[in-house]
Amino acid sequence: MADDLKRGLEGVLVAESELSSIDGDAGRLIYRGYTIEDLARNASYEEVLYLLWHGHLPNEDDLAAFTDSMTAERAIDDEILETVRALADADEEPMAALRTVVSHLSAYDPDADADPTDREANLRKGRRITAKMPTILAAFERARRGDQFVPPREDLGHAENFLYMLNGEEPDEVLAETFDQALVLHADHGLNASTFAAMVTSSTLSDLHASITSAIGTLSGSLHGGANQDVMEMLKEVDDAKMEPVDWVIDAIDEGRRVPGFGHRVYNVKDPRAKILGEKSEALGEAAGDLKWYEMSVAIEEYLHEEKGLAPNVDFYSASTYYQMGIPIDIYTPIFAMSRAGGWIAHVLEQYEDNRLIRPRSRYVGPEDQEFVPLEDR
Ligand SMILES: CC(=O)SCCNC(=O)CCNC(=O)[C@H](O)C(C)(C)COP(=O)(O)OP(=O)(O)OC[C@H]1O[C@@H](n2cnc3c(N)ncnc32)[C@H](O)[C@@H]1OP(=O)(O)O
Ligand SMILES: O=C([O-])CC(=O)C(=O)O
Repeated sequence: MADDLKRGLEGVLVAESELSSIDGDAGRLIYRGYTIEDLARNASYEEVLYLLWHGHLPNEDDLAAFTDSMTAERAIDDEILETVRALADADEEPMAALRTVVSHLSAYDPDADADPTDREANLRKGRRITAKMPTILAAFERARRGDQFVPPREDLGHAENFLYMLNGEEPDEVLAETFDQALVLHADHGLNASTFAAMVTSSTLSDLHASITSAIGTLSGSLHGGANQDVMEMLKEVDDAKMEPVDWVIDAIDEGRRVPGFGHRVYNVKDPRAKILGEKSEALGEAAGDLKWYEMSVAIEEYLHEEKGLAPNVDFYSASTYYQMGIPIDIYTPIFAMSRAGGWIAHVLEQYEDNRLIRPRSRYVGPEDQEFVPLEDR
């Protein structure tokens, strides 16, 4: 057995997957063979979910049946709503609240007693989890603001319905389309840390709720999904202090801090999702007649590219896009989770199809041959 230490598992191949592929040098991302650009432009989030879970794009009848089965699952039980309200009252962090409530969903899932690897039961559970996450998040946001819960509507698409539940009014077409594209762009990304966490959990034959709960916890950190919130907080800090964005970045690097939204384990060039989200951020700025957030972002991107060879990842331009859509900053990462649930579920389904316990090893570097001393003599 090779004894090379691969810190952070960098470059280690641990699975085969038919779901998504990243070319880190070309800046190319595909889901089941379709480029992310094609999917973002032409497919809804629901079509992408179907693609990931069923292996092919749906025809009109498939999509209508799939969409109906998802919309029917949007409502949440009263007990779940009570938990959401209790967490909002306790001022819980939104990602922690989402993690807790998704875990709680298993108590009310009609398939909770199914074999954890039962594919049909997991597809039903997956639809329920994915359909309910937007309802949970919108309910949490409104509860902590002291606003009435807005129940889901069945006549709106997944993206549009979330914005409706969040704001209590239907979004215009541009906002609904921008948000739908953002969900498509975040749906899957190879063996990122949160997906790997879901796979590790499912590899022990734990169930889907346990796997998704692990994944939400893993996504929340600032080196992963949590970076989109950090990006907007950085931009706000720069703006509030009336600083040059580049000066903030120079200070951060001098102090040995990371600039949120830059760098990536797999991409050596600009993340293709950041290109599309950058265009969205610019378009929203133009429509509002204020390109401030977009221009600040571009100034940081240009500086880091020229001086450090660092390129933006998906979290960089999603931040100013969501901000200009009026979305509260600390729910950007839960929104990422709402979308990535589709990818997590697809990877867990793949894991169960051909399961082997995931169990790497560490090299022991602690002491040897210690003589045991009884408690009273230490
Ligand atoms: C959805 C997502 O998860 S996308 C990633 C979101 N996370 C962020 O945006 C947080 C900021 N970025 C980072 O911390 C990193 O780039 C990560 C965690 C994404 C990738 O980390 P790794 O693959 O382990 O790269 P690593 O930490 O080895 O960095 C390589 C070099 O680039 C530098 N670097 C990487 N990212 C950054 C950054 N954002 N700011 C400043 N320097 C950076 C490191 O200092 C390091 O330089 P060194 O070799 O001189 O020490
Ligand atoms: O792939 C990764 O390591 C992080 C990432 O961009 C994602 O999860 O979307």
